[in-house]
Amino acid sequence: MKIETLPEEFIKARPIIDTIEAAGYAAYYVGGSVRDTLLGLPIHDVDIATSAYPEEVKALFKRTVDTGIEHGTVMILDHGTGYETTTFRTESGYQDYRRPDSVKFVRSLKEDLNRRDFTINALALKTDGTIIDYFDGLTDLAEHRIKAVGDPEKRFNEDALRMMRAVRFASQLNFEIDPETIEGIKHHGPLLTKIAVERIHVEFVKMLLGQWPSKGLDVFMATGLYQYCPDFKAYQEQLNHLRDQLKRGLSNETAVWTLLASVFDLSWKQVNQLLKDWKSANQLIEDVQVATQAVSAISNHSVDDWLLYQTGSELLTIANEVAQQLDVFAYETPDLLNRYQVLQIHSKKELAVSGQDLMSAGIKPGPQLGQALSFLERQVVENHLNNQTQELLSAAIKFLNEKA
Ligand SMILES: Nc1ccn([C@@H]2O[C@H](COP(=O)(O)OP(=O)(O)OP(=O)(O)O)[C@@H](O)[C@H]2O)c(=O)n1
Repeated sequence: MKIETLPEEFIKARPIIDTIEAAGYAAYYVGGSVRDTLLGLPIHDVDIATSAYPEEVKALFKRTVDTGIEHGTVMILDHGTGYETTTFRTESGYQDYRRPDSVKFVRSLKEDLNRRDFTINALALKTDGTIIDYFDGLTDLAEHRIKAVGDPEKRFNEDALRMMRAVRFASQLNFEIDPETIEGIKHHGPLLTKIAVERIHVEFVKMLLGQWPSKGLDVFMATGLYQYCPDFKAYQEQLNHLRDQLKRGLSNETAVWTLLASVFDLSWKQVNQLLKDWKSANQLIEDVQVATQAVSAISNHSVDDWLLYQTGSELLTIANEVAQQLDVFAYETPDLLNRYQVLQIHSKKELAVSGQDLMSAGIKPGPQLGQALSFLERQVVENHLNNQTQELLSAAIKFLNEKA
């Protein structure tokens, strides 16, 4: 089979392959970009596989980075883009079930494709558009099937994360998993406990971001894989609920964690702990906490102006998306956003008085000043005061007098 018109990303990377071939080695596009091109999907990274050994690759290019040289990977930098170029290899002795203890560089493309996870990921593409397909990956692509290359038991024994990859591809592509591959997952589920949780979660998030999340969740639950993910095993009922409930994939990572925090009914402390364990960025943790609170308010029909203000338009949109997915009562997003938009202010900076103004009016610097500003902020958001300088100054003085 031949692809007539290659996507731009491959054409841009062509000089790399041409240079390697001119030196007498073989080189091909491989991996997800080939699969996604055949499916008509946009491609992310162009990966190259070559018969040249890493030192031979490095000798051919001016700018390279040793991103994983012990496993044969060298990144070639070309006009601002990095291309991961990996020597054909076989892998043996996966003692820890996730990284090969020793790789053996080989000169044969077939041997290299033979060590890959699924047939749809074991295709190679030549620069003239020809597809090389030793393991019937094209048939499996056409028949929407995720099937291990060769013996599934061996594939999952080599790398237990592949079981999570199967589940996430099912969700991203709406493919069925081949029955023998499913059996392999059932047998090897316990090996998942050897994998770092954050790597499992990367796949889990990708699954919920996929367009058909229920499809992936169905396998995740039916094969019992969830039992071997420490953070998910206590939530069988909730995960089954999600499987039945989710209509489409979530739109971003914040939405995914907000959904999980809501469905698992986690406290703020638990969300914080969980996301920290998963080495998430602080901004994500904060956003999930705020959005989760908004989901809970939406489901209790108690969204007030202060909550709208604190949540902000971006997280309101996410909270609304999660609430709709869970079928709890949700306003249409425009309704929540309209209500947010007509608030008098959207941040403290928009208050018609500043700390400086309050000091000019005779209020002494110190905690009182901060209290007065917070009081004004809330009063204006809740529409008890107009956002006008004179009105706010008088209200601040009255507030502090009453407190004294
Ligand atoms: N555990 C793994 C991970 C990757 N691969 C192989 O390495 C390729 C590239 O892996 P990666 O970039 O992680 O995933 P993609 O398949 O490219 O998918 P995506 O980019 O959507 O994550 C895969 O296609 C597959 O051939 C594998 O055999 N086993």
